[in-house]
Order: sequence, then structure tokens, then C-alpha cells
Amino acid sequence: MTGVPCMLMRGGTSKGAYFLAGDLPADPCERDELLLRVMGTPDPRQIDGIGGAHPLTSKVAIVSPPAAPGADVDYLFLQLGVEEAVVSDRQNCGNLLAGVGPFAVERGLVAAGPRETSLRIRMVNSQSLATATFPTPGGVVGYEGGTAISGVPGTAAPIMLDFADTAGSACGALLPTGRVRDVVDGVPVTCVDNGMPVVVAPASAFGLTGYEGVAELAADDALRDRVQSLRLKAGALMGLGDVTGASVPKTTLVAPPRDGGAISTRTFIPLKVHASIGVFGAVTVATALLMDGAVGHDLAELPAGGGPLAIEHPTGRLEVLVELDGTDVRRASLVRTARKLFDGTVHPRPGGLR
Ligand SMILES: O=C(O)/C=C(\CC(=O)C(=O)O)C(=O)O
Repeated sequence: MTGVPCMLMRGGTSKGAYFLAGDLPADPCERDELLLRVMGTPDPRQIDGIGGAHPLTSKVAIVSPPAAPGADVDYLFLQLGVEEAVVSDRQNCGNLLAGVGPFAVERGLVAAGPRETSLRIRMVNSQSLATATFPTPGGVVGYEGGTAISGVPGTAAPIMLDFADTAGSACGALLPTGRVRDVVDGVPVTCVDNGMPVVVAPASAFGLTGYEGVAELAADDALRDRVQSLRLKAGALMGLGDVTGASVPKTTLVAPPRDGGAISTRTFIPLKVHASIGVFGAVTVATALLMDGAVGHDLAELPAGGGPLAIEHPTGRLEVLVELDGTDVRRASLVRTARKLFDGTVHPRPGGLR
């Protein structure tokens, strides 16, 4: 194989390579090996590939016609390592999800509506459904618009994402330990999965304010070790087994809001500090905030009468609406943007990983 049709897109605050499943090897091992060569993994700079040398820019979306009724397209997300030759399908990515609808229209997998298009997307990683609604003026994807999202310069067309069945995406239950609060390594935590397995812990338990900058947190090796120890134990409690090399669970340190939002967050994915927060990460943290007794509930400023929660993060805020009925999730929704960066043929580095 010399070249593979590929579209590079920004999806929300991430960037990834989008492929039609039919353009990639059917065998998952062959496919993953090819994708590592496409991204330039393993290499801290990914200099011989199209990866951006960070987990948020070392991502792949694979889109295909639906394998079962109930969806318009299927979307498999793969997280590729940067320094390590690993490919993981153990988590969703709600940021790349934003680009899936536009990509499916661009590739002719689905017909666009005359003004906007609504697609049901099966997130194969968790077998859950998302509905994406985005502008398609004149039957073509409109990327331009007036919607700003924190962490991305400028504005673009809004992409509405709605979720109905994301609880227990990777762990099988919203509260995978069976409790709303646990104590791990002496730290009170809430282990929760509403689209992303997350360990929510108070920043104060780590001697932090929770408002530190990304560079400061990233330079703190002792903190990194404590986060790893916490997530290893919490991951086992959540039924995820040995998560040493896994991309989940994430850890989010929470503190009272200070910019008019619901909560302040600093998130580790799983050990690198996130410049903002993932989509499902934010949905999951917002879900915890709404539960009596959960870590974060007592620190949060919740809007009287419900409504969207603004999750503050190092580069702004992400607003998510989560509707709970006790510990049953009714729905979640939020807005993202996406942009086509290039469409062409990617030429992977020739075979052999090392
Ligand atoms: O947590 C991560 O690895 C980062 C993500 C994943 C994501 O989007 C999500 O949580 O839905 C991101 O910011 O893209």
C-alpha cells in the first residue's frame, strides 16, 4: 500500500486523521500498525508522520456505514500513543466526534439536508449513540460560523452533539465502584463514567489550589506520580483491570469555580495535563457535580433551576447540559465546532516500527 485517502480535521479541541473503514486494512492488527506509521509513532516529535506530538493530536476516527440498524454511520475512535507504539480503542472521543458528521457528508456516506443535517452516530467504542446536527447550506457542509469554543482561536459553525446512553461507556455502570464516593490513597474520589471513566478528586487533597497553569502542573513530577498511583488503584476498583498503559481512567482535580462557572478543573489524560478538558470528560465531571455526596458536588456552584454547567478549565470553559433522574442519565448535550484542514492521500512511513 503506498497511500491512503485521509482527511485531517480539527474536531473540537483535538485534531485527528479521519478515514473510511473501507480504505484501511480490515485486520485490526494490520490497521493499527499502518496507523502508527501514518502518525509517526513511536517518536516524541512524530516527525516522520502527521501526528502533532501530543495525545490530543494523535487521534484517528474511522467511519463506516452502520453495522446495525438505529444509526446512520458508525464511528470508531482510536487513541494512538506518541512515544509508545500503542493504539487504544478503550475510550470515546467527543472532540473528534464533532468532525464525524461533516466527514460522512464529505465522503458521500450520507446525504446532507438542504439547510442542516442531523445524523445518528454509533460510537463503536462504547456502543452508544450520539446525534450530531450541523449546518449544510445548499447540501454541502458549512464550516464557517460565529460559534467560539474555548481552546480554539476564532469562530466556526456550531455542531450540536446530543447523547442519550453514555452512562457506563467503558465500565458498564455510571458509578463503577458501586459508591458515589471512595477513598483511594487517602484522597476522597468519585469514580464515574458518563462517556469517559474519570476519577474526580479535590485539588486541595494534592496541596493544589486547582487554578495552577498547565506548564506548572506538567513540571510537577511528584504530582504525576501521585496521579498515576491514584488512577491505578481507582482503575482496578472501577473494573478496568491493570490500567498502567491504558488511556483511561482520566483524573480531574476540582476546585470551586472562579470565573462564574460551575467548577474549576485540571485534567490528566491520563498523565499529560489537558490544555482544556475532553468532551466526555466534561460531561462526566458535570454528572458527578449533580450527584449528592459526590466529590465536586460540595464545591460546585450549580445554577438554580438547572441548565447548562460551565466546566472551567485552563483555557476557558466548556458548557454541558446533563439531565439526571437520580443516578439515571436522561441526556447530555453540548456544542462543538470542527474544520476540514486537508483532504488527500497520506503516505505512511514504510513498514517496521522501530
Ligand atoms: O480525555 C482525553 O483523552 C481527551 C479528549 C477526549 C475527549 O474528547 C472526550 O473526553 O470526549 C479530548 O480532549 O479530545
